Amino acid sequence: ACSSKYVLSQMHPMWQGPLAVPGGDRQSPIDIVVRKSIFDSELKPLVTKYDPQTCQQIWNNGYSFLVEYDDTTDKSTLQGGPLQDKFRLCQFHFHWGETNSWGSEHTLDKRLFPAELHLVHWNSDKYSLFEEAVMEDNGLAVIGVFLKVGKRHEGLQKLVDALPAIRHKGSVVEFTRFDPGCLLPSNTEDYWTYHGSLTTPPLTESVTWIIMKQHIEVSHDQLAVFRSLLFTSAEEDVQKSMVNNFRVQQPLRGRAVRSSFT
Ligand SMILES: COCCCN1C=C(N)c2cc(S(N)(=O)=O)sc2S1(=O)=O
Ligand SMILES: [Zn+2]
Repeated sequence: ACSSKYVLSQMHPMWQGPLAVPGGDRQSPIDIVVRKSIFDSELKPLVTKYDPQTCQQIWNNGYSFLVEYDDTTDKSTLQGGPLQDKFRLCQFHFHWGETNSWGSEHTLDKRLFPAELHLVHWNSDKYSLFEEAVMEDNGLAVIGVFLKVGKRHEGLQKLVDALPAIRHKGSVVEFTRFDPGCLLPSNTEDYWTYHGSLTTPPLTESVTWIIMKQHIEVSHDQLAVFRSLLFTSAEEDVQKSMVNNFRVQQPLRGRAVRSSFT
């Protein structure tokens, strides 16, 4: 698993963290100005091969909940798309708002979505451990999928049912046999891609972002369970709802956003 080894920085729940990293010129998230994205015919469809048996646990790290995968072998991988190498899935998590009006980190022409899914992978062709890859240029590849409120997402329900057990920061429960592929949209050919960073400390500029054009739908009730999570641990006397766990948007600094479709 990629992040459980980390003592994740004690981020103030205000979440915004450092507005801009000194000297950071490829920070995330950004607004994707669709008409300014550049079609690149070299961009291939994503190729994901996820083994549900590699799913290990789900935990509340104090600013989102992470579903972690065994990334000691190449059993759950991402290749194709803008990538030259094979990348191993280590975890996925979400960002969401306190209402359905906002919550996503990336936006499309300033359009906000109620939530955004991030599937985090690291380059296992070049590095042998996540912690090496996370420090390298484009050592990570994160797939972003927008969520819209609509019909219930049947595949998500198993995850939603596990959330009450990890209400507080620091809680972990076993979580197995979950196929993250069920959270991808049916169309994995159409996406935007750009070079950016982690959106939470340490904000490392090591991410090739792949933002899917097609969103997925979840029900209002499913999203409401996300909002029942807490930023705070059981011992703290003031409990804070885990909502609005997204970073403010960062300057593009002249970066190109490429699209795999016209
Ligand atoms: C030195 O590295 C420290 C740990 C790195 N990670 C922690 C995050 N908060 C994090 C955020 C990510 S996001 N929101 O940019 O996808 S991916 C990711 S992560 O790769 O799992
Ligand atoms: Zn994220």
